[in-house]
Amino acid sequence: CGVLGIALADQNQAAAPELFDGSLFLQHRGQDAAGISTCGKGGRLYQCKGNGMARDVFTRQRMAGLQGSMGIAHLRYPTAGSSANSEAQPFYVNSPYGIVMSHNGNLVNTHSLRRYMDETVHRHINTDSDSELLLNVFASELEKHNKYRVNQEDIFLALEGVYRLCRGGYACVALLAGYGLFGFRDPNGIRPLLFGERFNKETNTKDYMLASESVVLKAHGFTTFRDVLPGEAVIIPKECTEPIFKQVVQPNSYRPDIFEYVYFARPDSILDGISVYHTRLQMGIKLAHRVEKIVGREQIDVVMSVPDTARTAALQCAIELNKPYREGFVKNRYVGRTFIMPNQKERVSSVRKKLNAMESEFKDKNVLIVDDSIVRGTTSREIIHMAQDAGAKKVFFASAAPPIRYNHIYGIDLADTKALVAYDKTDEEICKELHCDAVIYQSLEDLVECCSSDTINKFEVGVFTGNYVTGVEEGYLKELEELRARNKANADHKAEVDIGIHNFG
Ligand SMILES: O=S(=O)(O)CCN1CCN(CCS(=O)(=O)O)CC1
Repeated sequence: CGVLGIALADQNQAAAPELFDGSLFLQHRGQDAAGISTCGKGGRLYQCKGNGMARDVFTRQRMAGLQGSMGIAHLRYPTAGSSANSEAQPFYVNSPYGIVMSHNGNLVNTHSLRRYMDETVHRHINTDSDSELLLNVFASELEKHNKYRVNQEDIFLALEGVYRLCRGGYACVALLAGYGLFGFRDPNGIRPLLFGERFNKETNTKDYMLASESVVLKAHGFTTFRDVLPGEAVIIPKECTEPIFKQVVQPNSYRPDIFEYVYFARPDSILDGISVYHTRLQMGIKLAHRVEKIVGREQIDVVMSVPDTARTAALQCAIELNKPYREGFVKNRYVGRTFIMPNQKERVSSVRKKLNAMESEFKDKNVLIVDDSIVRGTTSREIIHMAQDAGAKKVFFASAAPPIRYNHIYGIDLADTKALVAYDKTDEEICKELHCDAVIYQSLEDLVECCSSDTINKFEVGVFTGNYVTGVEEGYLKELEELRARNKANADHKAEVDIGIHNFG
């Protein structure tokens, strides 16, 4: 998911247009649903959210209704495959004070949190969304102070409660009606969150932005920006006076989810000081060394990428191997990402709708195909078949990421362990499963080295190792699989009308 928050110094200026533009820069982080909430005069909140792409949900007339100089946006990527309208974000609670929140990440102790909400706090959580849970934990912590009006100390204290109660990855932006915008990041820095300011010369004032990726800040002229640190929070009063940062809890570690660099984030983003693009160049170089060791350079005639995210690594891999790089696969840019297709059968057929192999580049050639990662293996196998149908003599398939053998549990919905092609299999068995002549994986130490900087050299790598930086609550993984199965069943025979408590725009 992608989160975004904006506070404009000129309170007569609407934040909605910039929230809309900014959400387009984060569309790649989730195409399942989109939402914007703004806060206008008298603390009135406005909201527009629903399933679909930002450009389809945020129609002109709906945008006109989103009043106010501060607001938040959210792009949703289903964590456990649910596409219910009612799980679109931001979420809203009226008590205390009126709060809306956008959350990127996932909580791994949802079972005990739900019980706590029900039995101790008596707050009704109406969806399967852990984001609704997170918001209500914050709200219940805030109302403990029972103040007529909140101040920043109350908000930071409430966040201490959130950090104490919630385990998992989370980067959040939220609005407190009539008060201001705030953001906070989990104590391990698993999901990204950046803060930026834009100076207005003529009025000598500053606007502020919180966003999941640096590309949004830069595109909107928020030049001075920095990462929100693990365990850190920032409050921006609605008048856009000086923002208040606080290290609410000591960081537990600084371990960004390495999957942001593998394919999730945009290449032109810089997250936690690390250029996504440069990590992918490094991945290509190190992958070339692995290919040389496992296949041998002389066996390869040409190197190709699976469009799009793997292109950077594939080109660098070709250069390192001193072999020609060819765009043998041509992508139809008008077919959405096959990878987030709701079910298996659609994913396979749509690969052939989305990609076409040019015979001239494959015929009688030994082809090395590079992709960013291998997850289920379904699209990879289709791609290998397309290369073989196009006349390739041999097909070697290289993954810029190591074998994925475990659930992703912090907000990128990869697949259940048993659906992962590498689960419980050796490289040779995977190669047989993919019907190619060799499969070459990046090593984990190489991947970590590609992403390391002088301040960060450890990452959340649970999908490769099964060890998650926050650990998981007993039964969580089972609950996640049941939730996915339930959502898949719903998706397959979608209920006539997906009715929940949400407004149809
Ligand atoms: O470009 S995107 O960022 O949308 C998806 C990039 N990347 C493509 C390759 N798949 C694995 C296919 S498979 O191994 O599961 O078949 C993971 C996601």
